Amino acid sequence: MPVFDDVRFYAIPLTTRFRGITVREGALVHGPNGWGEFCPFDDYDDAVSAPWLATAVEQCTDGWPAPVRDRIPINCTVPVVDPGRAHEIVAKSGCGTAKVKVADHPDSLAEDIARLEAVRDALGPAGAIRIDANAVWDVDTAVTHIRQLNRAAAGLEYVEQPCRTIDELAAVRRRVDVRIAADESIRRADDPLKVAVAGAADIAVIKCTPLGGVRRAMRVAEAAGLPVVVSSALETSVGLAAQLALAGALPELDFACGLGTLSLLTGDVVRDSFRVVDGFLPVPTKPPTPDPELLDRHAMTGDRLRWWQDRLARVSRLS
Ligand SMILES: O=C(O)CCC(=O)c1ccccc1C(=O)O
Ligand SMILES: [Mg+2]
Repeated sequence: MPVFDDVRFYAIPLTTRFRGITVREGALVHGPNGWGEFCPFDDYDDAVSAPWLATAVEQCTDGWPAPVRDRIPINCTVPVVDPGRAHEIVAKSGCGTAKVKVADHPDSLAEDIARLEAVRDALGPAGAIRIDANAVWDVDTAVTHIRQLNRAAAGLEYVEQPCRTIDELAAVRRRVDVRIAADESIRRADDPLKVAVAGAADIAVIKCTPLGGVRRAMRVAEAAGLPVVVSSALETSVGLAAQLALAGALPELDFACGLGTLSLLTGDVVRDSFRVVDGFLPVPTKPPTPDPELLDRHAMTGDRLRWWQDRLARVSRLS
């Protein structure tokens, strides 16, 4: 059971609703190697949250394996917003790759097309556009929507998790010319080390935060046997540091990573945030240190604080 010498809880509003949430909440925990972050989403039970705590423990006790590169190409993230806002996000980002959320509701196709046209306009012909459907389509819907969205975007780099199951991903992959990436299929698998995604996807989306740390995520990436995209779980800079350490330590990294998500938060807990510059983020070698004034500004209070204190205590007892 991990014992931390300091624990702080934060609540930071998002700039745009994302994944159904409007405020990001979590805990920052301190140990001999510095600070780590524990921020499972509200709907995750204690067992699912245990690897999130393992990620924080790795960071604040052992630290991470040594990097093999010092900067990571980053995709800007375009939430479900109107075309004008999508254009602005991409144009301001400085990124050559955009990841666009689609399929937010059953009648979203026309809006998704308009969003992708705006993103292509902002990015120019050389940029890469990937979309994420978060597992909502059935196979036939995925095939027809992907074909139309591929046209609207003037070419898609890949589609992330169009359907829920591995078999559905494989069926879609046989019927479209666009590459398929697996996200939830890996992250939510009973055993992420054993899930056979290789026939069902071309790319593995790997997040160390839900997988139990940088070392474990590297083993999952190796077991997947596919090119990897490291992607955020909407952490503050403290938790993003681990994801950047993962992207820095992977033996191969051929795609931009989805770690530009601090732009979705209205604040951060550190002064020197991981804000994307010219499409890249640096690989940290040690955890960042939260700023006392920012910790106070974003401090969680009231019932939510008690809920998170209980949750951290329960999940700690599991570990
Ligand atoms: O990859 C990105 O650019 C942003 C990260 C992202 O989309 C995400 C963030 C939190 C939880 C789930 C997801 C997801 O990829 O589905
Ligand atoms: Mg995803």
